[in-house]
Amino acid sequence: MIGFPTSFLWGAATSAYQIEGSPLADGAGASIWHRFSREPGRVVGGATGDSACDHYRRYREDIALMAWLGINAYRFSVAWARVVPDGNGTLNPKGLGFYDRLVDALLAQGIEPMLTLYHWDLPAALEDRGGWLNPDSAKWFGDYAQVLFQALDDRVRLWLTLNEPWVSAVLGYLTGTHAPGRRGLREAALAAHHLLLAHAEAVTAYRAVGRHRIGIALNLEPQYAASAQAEDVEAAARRHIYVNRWFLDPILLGRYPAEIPQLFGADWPRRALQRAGLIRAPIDFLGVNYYSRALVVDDPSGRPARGRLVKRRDAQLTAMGWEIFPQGLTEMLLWIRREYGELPVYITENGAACNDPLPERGRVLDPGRARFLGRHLIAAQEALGRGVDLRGYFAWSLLDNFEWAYGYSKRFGLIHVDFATQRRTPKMSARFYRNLICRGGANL
Ligand SMILES: N#[N+]C[C@@H]1[C@@H](O)[C@H](O)[C@@H](O)[C@@H]2O[C@H]12
Repeated sequence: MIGFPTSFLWGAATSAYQIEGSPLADGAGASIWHRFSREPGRVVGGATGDSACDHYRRYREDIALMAWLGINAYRFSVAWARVVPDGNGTLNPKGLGFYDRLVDALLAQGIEPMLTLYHWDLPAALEDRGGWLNPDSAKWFGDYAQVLFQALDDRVRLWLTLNEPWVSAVLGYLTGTHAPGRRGLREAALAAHHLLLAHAEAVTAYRAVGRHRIGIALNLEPQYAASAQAEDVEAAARRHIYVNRWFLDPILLGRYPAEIPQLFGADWPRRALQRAGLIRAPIDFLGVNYYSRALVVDDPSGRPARGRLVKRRDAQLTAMGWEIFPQGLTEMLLWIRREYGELPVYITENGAACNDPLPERGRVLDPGRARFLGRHLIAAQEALGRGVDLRGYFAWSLLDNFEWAYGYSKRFGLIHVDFATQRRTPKMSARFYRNLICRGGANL
């Protein structure tokens, strides 16, 4: 098996609303998650990101932990409303100052920053103007991106425009289980289209001022038919279009899959097709967020893809109920290369929620997470050996954190966080990852 290149990035990932806390500190504006998490019933236990991991104040302690872990890269997101409180207008120097200090502190430890411009926390003031349903949203995002390019491109060399826009559109506008909590197929399709236009706006803006590399992080999930029945095979094919190609094709090919308007029917924004060509602003790399595969059966009632997910009885599951399926990562990476050509790829998220025990004598034994990471890194290594231009791996997540609608009930961290005391405890999986990084990924 081929080894990992010496230039390989061994990282960990987080996002602003999930770890920072202090959402309104120093002039920051509210985000849609600050508002959504306060609505009764939206988040398990009524949890909010008000404290989270208190990273806004403890970032130096956390960077010291990153240095201990031995990672050479760290993926984080910027809270848009911290930097531009009303989303499109006056800059908040104190908000930008936090990220300026964060980047400097990372570089001082030899840790490469990978900056995500948007990880689901739209400024609430822009939601009041229609949010991602407003055709102006792409320009709002481009203006915001420009602010960060000007301020940080002298030190940030890896940029991501959006994190999982499919989740933003589907959970935020179709199922309503994420902020802003809207429920409509037409809204989801329109939000998705504007998110894609926003991505292109930022990439185009970057080409004018940026000196480094920019991409996007997509949630990609291989779809398998639960049986050889034609209807299940067709349902898996429909979901493959819905989950994977709906975003990959416009970003990389400049056109929506022909099947997408059929899936959405009358709810598809017709004008979108004419403007799809605008979305293909060439990117420098693709971020792949991989967690699991989907096992699909036909379900005529399921909108829009008419497929339902099932689990094999003998499947190994994480605490999220997701099947542990590392071979799906290899297959997805190889498929991307076959379908879209040579493109540098980073695994921008991979990790597992586990039912970790509480810390005991300074240790948290989470062998399941260590095994998950090891198996997926072997799968990544397999893809490398078969020609995928894989540049790095970011474990999700550095810290236990606010898991969106699950609140603090699901723990993905390499490092345990006691949210009452904010005490950090590296788990067994952190030590596993640290040792692996020390070996450059050898002897997996
Ligand atoms: N759920 N889950 C874990 C993880 C979530 O915490 C991230 O914010 C998302 O980018 C992606 O969904 C993956």
